[in-house]
Amino acid sequence: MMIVADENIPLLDSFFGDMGEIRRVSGRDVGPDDVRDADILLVRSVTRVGPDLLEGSRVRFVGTATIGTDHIDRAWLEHKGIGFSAAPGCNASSVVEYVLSVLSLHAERQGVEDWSDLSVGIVGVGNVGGCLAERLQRLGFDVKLCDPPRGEREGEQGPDFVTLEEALGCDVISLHTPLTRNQPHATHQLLSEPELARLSSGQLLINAGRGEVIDGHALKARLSGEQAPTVVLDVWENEPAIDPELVRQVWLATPHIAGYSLEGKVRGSEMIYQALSRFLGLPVRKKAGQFLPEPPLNKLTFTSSADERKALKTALRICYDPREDDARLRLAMNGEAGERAQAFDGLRRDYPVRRECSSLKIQLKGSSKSLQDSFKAAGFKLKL
Ligand SMILES: NC(=O)c1ccc[n+]([C@@H]2O[C@H](COP(=O)([O-])OP(=O)(O)OC[C@H]3O[C@@H](n4cnc5c(N)ncnc54)[C@H](O)[C@@H]3O)[C@@H](O)[C@H]2O)c1
Ligand SMILES: O=C(O)[C@H](O)[C@H](O)COP(=O)(O)O
Repeated sequence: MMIVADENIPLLDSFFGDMGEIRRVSGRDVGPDDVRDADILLVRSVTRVGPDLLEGSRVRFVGTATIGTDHIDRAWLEHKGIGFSAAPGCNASSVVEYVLSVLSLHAERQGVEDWSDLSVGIVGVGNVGGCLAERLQRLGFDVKLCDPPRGEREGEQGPDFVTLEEALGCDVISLHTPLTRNQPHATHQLLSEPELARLSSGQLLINAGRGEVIDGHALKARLSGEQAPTVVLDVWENEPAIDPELVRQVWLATPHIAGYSLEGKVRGSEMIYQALSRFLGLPVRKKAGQFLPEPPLNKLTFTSSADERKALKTALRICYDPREDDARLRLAMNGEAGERAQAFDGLRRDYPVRRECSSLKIQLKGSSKSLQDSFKAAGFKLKL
C-alpha cells in the first residue's frame, strides 16, 4: 500500500510505518503526479484536496491531521466514495493556551489588575471555543458565546447565545469559527468594515481561527483610523504570502501556530491513524502518549511567598509566550515577497517544541484554595 504524506506530519513512521510504504512530500507543492499511484493521502492544512489533485488517482482514503477542513472538498470526496477523516479537537488545548497567554499579557498592558474583570466574547463555540469558554468561566471571566448555527440547532436546550453584535461589545473578542462560504452563517469576511467599526481602543480582537474570517483591507483601514482596537492575529489571508503591513499594524503577529503544541500535533497524527485503521479494518494499537517525550520542564514550585496574582500568569508564559513567535515573524517580514512567504512556512516547519500546560506539574506551597482552582481551570496538573 502506498501512503503519500505531508512531511510535516509528526511520527509518520511510528504510526503508519507498518501499514505500507510512506512517500513524504511537501504539503504546499504536492501535485497529481505525486499521488497518482497512492492508496492513502495524509495532509495538513496547506494542501488543497479535490478533483484537481486526485482525479485519476487510486487514492481511497484522505486524512488531514488538522482541525480545520476548509482545504478539503468533502462533497467531492464523498461523491467519489473516498474515505475521509480530520482530527477534530486535536489541538484545541493548544489554541486555548495561546489565547490565555495573550489575555494575561493584554491585562498587564492595560493595567487591569484582575484579568477576570475582562469580558470575553467567543465567536464560534465548538471544540476550541467551547474549551476556551469552559476554562475562562472556571477562571471567573464573564463570557459571552456567539454561535448562530448551534443556537438554531440547540434552541432552549443549549447555552444562552448572544448575537455577533453583542459579542463585539466585549472587552476581548476571540474568533474560533471554521472558514465557510456559500452557506447559511458563512464566515468568510464575517468581520468586515461595519463590524470592525464597532470596535474601539481598549478592546482586543484575537483571530486564531482562519485568516479569511476577517476582511484584511477593512482591518488595515480600521487600524489606521481613530480609536483603533488592539489586534492579535495568528491566522492570515493568503498564507504564506501574508501582508507585511498588517503584521506591522497588529499588536501580536504569529505564523498560524496557535495549535502547534507537540501534544496537539501528535494527537492529530493519532486521530488520523485511528481513522485509517478503522477504514482498513485494522486494530488500533498505538497511542499518542507512548510517543510523547519527557518535557524539558516537568515541575514548577511556587512557595508561600509567591504573589498569587502573578503565579498563574508566570506558569502560563513559561509554557507558552506568544511574544517569541511574534518577534520571529516580524524578523521574517524583512525580505522580498517570495522570501517572506518562504520564511512564514519555515517558521511553521521548524517550530520549536512547545508543550501544553498539562505537561507541567505545579506545586503550590501554602497557597489559597482559589489559586489551586485557578491553576486547574487553566489546564495545569497540581502536584499534591
Ligand atoms: N490557529 C490555529 O492553529 C488553529 C488550530 C485549530 C483550529 N483552528 C481553526 O479554528 C476553527 C475552529 O475549530 P473547532 O475545532 O472549534 O471547530 P468546530 O467545528 O468544533 O467549531 C466551530 C464552531 O463555529 C461555529 N460557527 C460556524 N459558523 C459560525 C458563525 N457564522 N458565527 C459563529 N459561530 C459559527 C460552529 O457552529 C461550531 O460550533 C477550525 O475550523 C480551524 O479553522 C485554528
Ligand atoms: O486546523 C488546524 O488544526 C490548525 O489550523 C493547524 O494548526 C494547522 O496546521 P497546519 O496543518 O497548517 O500545519
